[in-house]
Amino acid sequence: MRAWLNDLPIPVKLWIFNVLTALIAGVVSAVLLILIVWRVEYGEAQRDAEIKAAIIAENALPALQFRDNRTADEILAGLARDGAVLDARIVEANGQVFARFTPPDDSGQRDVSEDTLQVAVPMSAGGERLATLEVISDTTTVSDQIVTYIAALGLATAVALIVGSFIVVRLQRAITDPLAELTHLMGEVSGSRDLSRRARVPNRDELGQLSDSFNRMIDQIDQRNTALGLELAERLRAEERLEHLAHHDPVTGLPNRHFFRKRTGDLTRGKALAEGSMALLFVDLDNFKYINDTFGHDCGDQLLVAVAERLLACVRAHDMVVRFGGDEFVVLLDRIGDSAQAQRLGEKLLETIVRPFDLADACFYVTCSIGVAVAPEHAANFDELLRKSDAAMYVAKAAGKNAVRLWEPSISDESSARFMLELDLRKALAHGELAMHYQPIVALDTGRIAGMEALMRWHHPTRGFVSPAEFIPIAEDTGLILELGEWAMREAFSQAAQWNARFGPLFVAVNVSGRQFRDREFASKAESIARASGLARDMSELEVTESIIMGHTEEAVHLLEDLSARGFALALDDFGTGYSSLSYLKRFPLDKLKIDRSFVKDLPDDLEDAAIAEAIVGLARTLSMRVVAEGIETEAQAQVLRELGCQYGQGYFFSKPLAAELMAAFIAENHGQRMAEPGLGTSCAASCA
Ligand SMILES: Nc1nc2c(ncn2[C@@H]2O[C@@H]3COP(=O)(O)O[C@H]4[C@@H](O)[C@H](n5cnc6c(=O)[nH]c(N)nc65)O[C@@H]4COP(=O)(O)O[C@H]3[C@H]2O)c(=O)[nH]1
Repeated sequence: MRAWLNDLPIPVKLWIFNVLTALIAGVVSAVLLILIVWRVEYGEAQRDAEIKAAIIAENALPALQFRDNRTADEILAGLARDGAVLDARIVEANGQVFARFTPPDDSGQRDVSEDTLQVAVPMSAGGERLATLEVISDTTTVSDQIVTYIAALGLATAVALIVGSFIVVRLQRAITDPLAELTHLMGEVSGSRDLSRRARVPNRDELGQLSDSFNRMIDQIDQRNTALGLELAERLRAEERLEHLAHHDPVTGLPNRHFFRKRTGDLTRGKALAEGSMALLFVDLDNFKYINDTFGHDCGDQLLVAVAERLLACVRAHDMVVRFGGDEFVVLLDRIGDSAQAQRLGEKLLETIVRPFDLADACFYVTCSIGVAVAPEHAANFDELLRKSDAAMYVAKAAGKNAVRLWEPSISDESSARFMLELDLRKALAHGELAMHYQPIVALDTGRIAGMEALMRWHHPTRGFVSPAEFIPIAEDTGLILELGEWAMREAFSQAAQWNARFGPLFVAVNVSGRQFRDREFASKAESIARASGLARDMSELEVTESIIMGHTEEAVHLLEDLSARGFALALDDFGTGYSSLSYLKRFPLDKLKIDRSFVKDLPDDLEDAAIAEAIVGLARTLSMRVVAEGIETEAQAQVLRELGCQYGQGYFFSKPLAAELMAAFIAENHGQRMAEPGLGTSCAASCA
């Protein structure tokens, strides 16, 4: 019932409630009214009958006393005037009827319980009850009257209900119409999502409040939606920015390595590589690092932007130019004819890059090395294509830079090995695969250890020992040498500081690569590392090669002076091998010259080498420099160099480079002891790299 009611529309529900209420009220009032009328009518009929019976009884009493039946009957017959009396009799105490009246048309057979009223009045004289007057009256008129009442009330109730329903239906529209409007509006708003719609209910009652609340709610949703829309748009913009940043290089605006990976992934899925020919050109600027370090990053950035513009100008719209790393660009050419065409484009790129760049009021010349690989001719997938173009680029660079090289099978092994080595080297420091070893430098006149050269060692997890001659050039090409060089200084200076504290003064010489030398911050970095190590500055030495300083004379003089002013001793390594102009030498604030081992190797027999060694020692003496002879492997070499006046010797004759613990043992054993015989050095050499 309840569920049925719940499902009905509100107007119908209200109508039912109202009608029911009115009906119940009508019925209850009618019943009450009828009951009251019934009681009143019957009460009156009863009283009437009793009064009449009492009068008759009083009048008939003398007739009873005188036993005058006729008079008693006459008196009773007077009741005939009252049409309602059905029977009247005087019944004596012994039960005998003394007198009786029955209307002439009544059979007297009527059941007294059916619409009749019975009254009994005692007839007494002198305190003695002589008889009882019994009167039975017809109450049909009372019943009829009540039926009439009921009918009238029923009619009145029905009319009231009809009229009431009509009025109620009209009145309840004041409630149901606004409700229906609100419901309809809500349906429309939620259906069409048109938040401009508003409810217009003028009522000031709860419906008016409901309508206001609804409008406020829509306002809030509208505002929230607007705010959400703005936020969403902002978030989308931020996401787009992030997406752009994640996939583009902020300096040149070109797609970056991630974008390249994503794009090539898409192309692979789209089978672009399998279905058409593509070429990948790996472009690496040759001398960009120098420009960046010397003229600053702003200038470097401008150059990269200009290079990017030139590269873009050379390719078609559907080709892709990517900034792959610091000075590396990758050009992906779609639907390229053949490898010759790809190579021609490589040459075009090279020509465009080598044209001078006018930047920051200066003219810059940049060259680049370009490796070209073509798919499907050279590679089955993009990784391979990238690897091979990179390998070709390495070969172009190794062959003297400023060249385009198309990949060919002969390139693969050597260059990809180098490429793998580069990847491994990037992780070597973090993985603890690098260590510093130390080779003693001995005072030739006393044979006492005076110091040591720090040499980097890489123990590769699978290849084993990798020579610095192999990995240092890679570190230089990739710029990794900056990190490795700082680490080397940190290690060597702090290790030497400990040995100085334990064994007394011992200098340590650390190699500085050309790449580090071009770093403008190098002097201050070196100083802070030396200071942090606690090593006395006159015990910290830096070794540079001829080629480094001769290439950039002015800057070199400036940097060497700066380093010297900061207290570093400076040694010129591999002296005699380069294109040294001896006249330049005096311009550099050098403390030591290291005679290259190529001049020591054939001593004492090669007179020419002996003459060169003597000249170097003499030159050094003139310039107040000390001389270290490298590569001494025999006592005879040590002897002749000692005689030539060379102060220090370094070489396998004394010791091979040693790991720190062995070096400590070497110093402990050697310190203060003359080293005429190759004893400890040889024994240590066996256990060292
Ligand atoms: N045949 C022979 N060789 C001897 C003898 N005595 C020493 N040597 C080797 O000669 C090289 C001397 O180092 P370098 O000229 O500075 O030449 C070094 C240096 O230019 C570079 N290098 C090594 N460690 C570092 C470093 O930490 N930083 C930089 N930038 N370069 C380093 O790698 C080069 C090669 O280093 P190593 O292989 O350690 O080779 C070392 C050393 O082991 C000898 O009696 N006979």
